[in-house]
Amino acid sequence: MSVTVRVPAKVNVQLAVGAARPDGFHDLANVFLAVGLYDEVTVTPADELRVTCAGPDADQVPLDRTNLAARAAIALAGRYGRSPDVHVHIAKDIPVAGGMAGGSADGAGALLACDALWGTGASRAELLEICAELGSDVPFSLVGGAALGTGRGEVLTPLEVGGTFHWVFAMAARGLSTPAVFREFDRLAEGRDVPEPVASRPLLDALAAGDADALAAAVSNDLQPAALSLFPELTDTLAAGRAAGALAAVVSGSGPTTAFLTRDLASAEAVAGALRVSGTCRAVRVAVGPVAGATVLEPAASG
Ligand SMILES: C[C@@](CO)(OP(=O)(O)O)[C@H](O)COP(=O)(O)OP(=O)(O)OC[C@H]1O[C@@H](n2ccc(N)nc2=O)[C@H](O)[C@@H]1O
Ligand SMILES: Nc1ncnc2c1ncn2[C@@H]1O[C@H](COP(=O)(O)OP(=O)(O)O)[C@@H](O)[C@H]1O
Repeated sequence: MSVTVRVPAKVNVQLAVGAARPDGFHDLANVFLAVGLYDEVTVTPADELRVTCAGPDADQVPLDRTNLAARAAIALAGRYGRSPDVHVHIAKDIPVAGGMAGGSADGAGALLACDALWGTGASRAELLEICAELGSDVPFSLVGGAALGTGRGEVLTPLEVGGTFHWVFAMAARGLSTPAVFREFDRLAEGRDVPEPVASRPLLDALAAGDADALAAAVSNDLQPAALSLFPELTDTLAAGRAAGALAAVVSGSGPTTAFLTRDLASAEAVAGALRVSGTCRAVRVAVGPVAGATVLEPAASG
């Protein structure tokens, strides 16, 4: 018997970053939107814990116990005093080290899949607690939709969204390390006061209204200068998307994936086409948001 869970990527429509805390993390006002690029995580009982991964970026995914999916299985098993012996297979479509929470998606997916496979009966609150231990972005991968993340991003308040937003994502030629981008943020902030991060009222109103123009005017990412400082070529990708008619162009989270908000599907396809021939990125995808969080898929009918 196997259980498969589908988990979406995310884009940060606002990422306000405070000063470094004593524990090295940063307080955030992190407005997450789940978007329709998915990893699928399948767990099957096995003699020992083992991880496999397939997909275009599979060679960059660690297959040992540092993989967030393996860590999720170990954490849940530990809580329920059982062995974590499962084969975790990740069908990976979310770019690796791209600022779209792919590893977090796999952590949340494996947690939900193991929970269903083992019938632990863990409450939603318990699962969210384990997610927060795994990483700041992992709770959002479980819940999906749209949410404001405070604290280091793990304290979630669900947000109402009044429509569907059309996005284009440009994948970069290489990844960026999240800790390195936060370190660069700290370096760039040296000698100046970093304000407390707060969610933008106009941005929350734009989400609630489903108003793409208003959302485009309010989108912001405090990590963008740091990501561009480490990866200056992204400036060309952002410019190419803007020139092709995107309403907004922004680095997704810590990057280096760049995200382009468009008014509708036709305009998303046009921006995607222009980016594909721009020579400024490795791959281009179109996706909508918000979409549901981690979801157990019904087993396919077998013959
Ligand atoms: C920046 C964001 C925006 O959503 O995502 P990505 O762009 O990486 O996907 C997140 O804050 C990433 O969350 P996640 O990838 O889960 O990070 P974690 O594993 O918790 O932390 C990795 C490292 O990032 C830094 N970190 C992370 C979160 C935070 N609020 N402050 C930090 O300073 C710390 O250096 C930490 O050691
Ligand atoms: N299941 C996983 N998928 C991808 N990366 C993982 C996974 N587990 C651990 N990692 C590690 O986490 C790093 C960040 O990956 P990822 O979550 O894809 O990016 P980001 O934090 O930018 O959204 C990777 O470089 C890899 O070393």
